[in-house]
Amino acid sequence: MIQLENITKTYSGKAKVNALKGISLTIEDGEIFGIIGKSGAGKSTLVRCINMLEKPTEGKVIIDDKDLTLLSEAQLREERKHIGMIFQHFNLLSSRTVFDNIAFPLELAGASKEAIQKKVSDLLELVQLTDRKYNYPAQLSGGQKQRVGIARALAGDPKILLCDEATSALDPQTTKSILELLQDINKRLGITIVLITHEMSVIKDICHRVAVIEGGVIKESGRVVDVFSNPQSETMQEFVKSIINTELPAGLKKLGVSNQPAPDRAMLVRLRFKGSLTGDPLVASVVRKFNINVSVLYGNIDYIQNERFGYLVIIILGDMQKQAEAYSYIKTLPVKSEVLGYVPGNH
Ligand SMILES: Nc1ncnc2c1ncn2[C@@H]1O[C@H](COP(=O)(O)OP(=O)(O)OP(=O)(O)O)[C@@H](O)[C@H]1O
Repeated sequence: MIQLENITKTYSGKAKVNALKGISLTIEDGEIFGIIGKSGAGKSTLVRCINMLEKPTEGKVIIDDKDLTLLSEAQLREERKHIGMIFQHFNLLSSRTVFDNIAFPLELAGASKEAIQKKVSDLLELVQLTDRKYNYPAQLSGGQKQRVGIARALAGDPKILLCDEATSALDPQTTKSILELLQDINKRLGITIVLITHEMSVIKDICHRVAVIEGGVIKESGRVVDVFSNPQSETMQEFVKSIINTELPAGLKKLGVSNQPAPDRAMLVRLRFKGSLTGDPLVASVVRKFNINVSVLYGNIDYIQNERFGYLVIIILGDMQKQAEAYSYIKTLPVKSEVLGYVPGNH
């Protein structure tokens, strides 16, 4: 388990920068934990505090009950062997082959030639680069370079893998294959993965939990499916919007959405649901129960690691009182709902 307790980091130079302002987080063993934030939010500083490449100004970094902030340099070097890291720009040694890049940490640790041969061969197979072992980094694609980075990070059998914008330099297709590899490593080897990114799609594709950071502060954290279906902070709402369109169509806005009910207006409601309940049975039950018309304006259903979540915007037509009753009924159901306003065209 990784516990960050009240971490602050101040860079002192000509201008003092308070990069982290009291971060507390717990990351469980075997999780894929995502930290998302915009440029300058403090993501890299935070992830580098986990392996103490960056020393927190205050606070504790506790990994499996050991507070890393209390260790000597020599003890830290020992602890870092259990923490692998991969980088946006791969950080490979250009004068070494793929095989020798992956062997490098093992050589430093004094492993025997036979042990290195066996370990590197296994890792090459895991990242599917066996046929590239004699190539140099310059002869590889971005995705292949990152695979080498991953194999090298795994050479010391780490418990934790830190990923610093690991897919930001890759195209969408290659990003997908690297994320699948990370997911596979997490499942097969049980390694805890902490991943920082500025892309919500990366969080959605593989993370179990997520925290959003802005201005050195965690604004919100939770299970990815919960955060996607019901983001609380403005920052998270913005990130969710970047991949799920929950905006009202422009045409509807033009019609004039009022916040006052009126006999000639219909109620516009947005529903957010997750899990087994979806829009169709809900709409059907409202129609049946109140004998009114409900039309589905638009919706979006998606999956996060096999859990379903979605948005639906519906228009409840008919008598004003029945609209209000129908909405009161919807409020009793296990969905998040909000009245977006009242639109003309009630009939
Ligand atoms: N070595 C340093 N010295 C001084 N200030 C720094 C240093 N490293 C980072 N900072 C500052 O700390 C703040 C957080 O930076 P950090 O790199 O952690 O953010 P980030 O979210 O990773 O951003 P990006 O996505 O652009 O890399 C920024 O204001 C940055 O300028």
